[in-house]
Amino acid sequence: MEKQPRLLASQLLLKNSLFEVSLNRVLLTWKEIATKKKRVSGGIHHPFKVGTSHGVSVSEILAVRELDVDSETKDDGRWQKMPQKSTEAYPYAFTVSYVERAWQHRWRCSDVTFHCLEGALCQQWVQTIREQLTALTSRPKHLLVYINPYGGKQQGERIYEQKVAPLFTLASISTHVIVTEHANHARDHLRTEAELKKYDGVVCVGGDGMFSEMVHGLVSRTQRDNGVDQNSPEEKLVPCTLRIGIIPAGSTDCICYATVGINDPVTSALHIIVGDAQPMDVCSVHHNNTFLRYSVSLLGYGFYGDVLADSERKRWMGPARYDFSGFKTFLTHHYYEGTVSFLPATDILGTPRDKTRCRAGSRCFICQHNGQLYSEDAPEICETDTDVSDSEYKGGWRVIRGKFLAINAASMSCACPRSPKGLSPAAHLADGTTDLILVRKCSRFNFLRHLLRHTSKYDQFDMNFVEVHRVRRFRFTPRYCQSDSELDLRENGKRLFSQICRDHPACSCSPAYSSWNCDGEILPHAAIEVGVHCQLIKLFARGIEEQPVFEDLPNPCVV
Ligand SMILES: CCCCCCCCCCCCC/C=C/[C@@H](O)[C@H](CO)NC(=O)CCCCCCCCCCCCCCC
Ligand SMILES: Nc1ncnc2c1ncn2[C@@H]1O[C@H](COP(=O)(O)OP(=O)(O)OP(=O)(O)O)[C@@H](O)[C@H]1O
Ligand SMILES: [Ca+2]
Repeated sequence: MEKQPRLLASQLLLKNSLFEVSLNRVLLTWKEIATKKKRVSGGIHHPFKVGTSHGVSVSEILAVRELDVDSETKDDGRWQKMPQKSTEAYPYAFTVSYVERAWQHRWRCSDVTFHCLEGALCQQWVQTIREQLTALTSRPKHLLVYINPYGGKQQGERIYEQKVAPLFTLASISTHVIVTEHANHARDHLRTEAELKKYDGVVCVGGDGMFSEMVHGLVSRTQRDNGVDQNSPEEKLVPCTLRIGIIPAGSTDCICYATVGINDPVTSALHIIVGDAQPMDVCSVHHNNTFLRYSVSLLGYGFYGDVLADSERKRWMGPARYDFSGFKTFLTHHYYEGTVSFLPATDILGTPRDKTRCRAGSRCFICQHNGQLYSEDAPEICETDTDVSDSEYKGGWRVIRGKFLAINAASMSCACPRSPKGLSPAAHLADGTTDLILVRKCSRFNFLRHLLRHTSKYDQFDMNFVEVHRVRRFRFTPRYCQSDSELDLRENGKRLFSQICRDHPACSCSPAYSSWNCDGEILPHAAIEVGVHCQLIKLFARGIEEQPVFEDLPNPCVV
């Protein structure tokens, strides 16, 4: 690495030991200097350096402040005796707060306090570090924050007040906080009212559903401002400039898991403060040339659609509702007939079954390579021939007919506490593709084996009833057409199982349609068309850091 010129270097006191402290544009380092003398050749005594050198990257310094040492040594106007004689001789001090890496991708705020001999030197250190921080232009200064008080275990407001707000204050970030009053409050406020020019980013405190509101609000607003018609599936969407931060307080928090590595509010707050940026793909979902929704994590028909539909009626159970409904849906073992057509991603690096993982975001080689390939063009549209056999290619599209227990499109790994490696462990955040997973009708026992593999090191795709394709676009058409009246009823949240089963000649127990689980929201339409928009949004995140970064280099790192 190119050697950086030193901005400051001084001998300062830290916990009653003398340290050589040095600052350049990239690093703040400190190394202990021994006080005892060492005899060297020629009989001259020199102080010698002991201990390891510590370093913290300037980009991970959160704040610096002068310490009022007097107030530490005075009590009711009377001088107290300093605990250590050496600190007495260094009466001025400043504290640097910085990011420290903890276990399992967690970040924590750590403090180090240096004592100086003179006030002027102390001020020079504080001022120089402040100038360095001001020069970091990617850091947000003003944020718009939405809190869902009812997400997850209903702890959103407490989490924000106790864990996040103090960190934003420390980092001199000003905030405008809105506690949502109803579902879609944040989405509609972002889409129509919010004065976005005033902010460097938007933050949601909640789960994947709240994040989805942010995405819908921001993407729709950006398209409207740029005259783009969201109803046209062929339209190239305009990327959003504002970054989105997520303080996890939901039930699944899979976006946090995939973009930061853990669902921990302090970690996410620190990623926001240091101004990380992680690009992310967004899928648009259409039905008959009408825009339905955007998706960033899972689009699931069959199993995950049914789990969600059932779990929505059990919100009162909190996060446990998914396990309850998952068990129930597993026992019902419904399958659905239809045709899946998809446009495979060609010329890309990586496959859904390789061992590479999307790591440290914008530096992920696969996201960089494939992102460049796909961010230039709108997703191609090709017409498919509907009269095809079970599986064939038509105009670059592949068409597969069958009976499916689940059709899942994972635009990212979808790792979460239930499945630490996720639905598609090798999926990438920003490569312009989604992994289409088709689970055909099989026995309950085999489906259970497939599900269990999401929780172990074994490959969930290595089963003859499962296939996975990395795709740019896909469509699903159920075998039996949904009537408009049936759709209306579904849209209004009513269930129509008896009628669906009567209309379904193939089987007496499996209904004709499932619903799509679109990032945790139910879509009533079974027939949909999906296209991936490469790197449409940016998050305050950096992707999952490789674990060795923490294991080899505890922070402050030994340099
Ligand atoms: C036997 C254990 C097998 C465990 C298998 C676990 C696989 C879990 C994979 C989870 C993938 C989550 C994808 C994320 C989707 C989010 O956009 C969305 C919004 O937050 N969350 C959900 O829809 C929430 C979806 C939550 C789905 C939970 C499914 C739980 C299945 C339990 C099956 C039990 C069978 C037991 C048989 C004895
Ligand atoms: N004030 C509110 N009252 C009721 N619902 C709200 C409110 N604010 C937001 N919502 C809705 O609550 C739903 C769930 O929120 P959220 O995503 O925060 O938690 P979750 O569903 O528990 O977590 P996850 O999405 O991770 O499973 C979202 O769809 C959101 O639109
Ligand atoms: Ca992707």
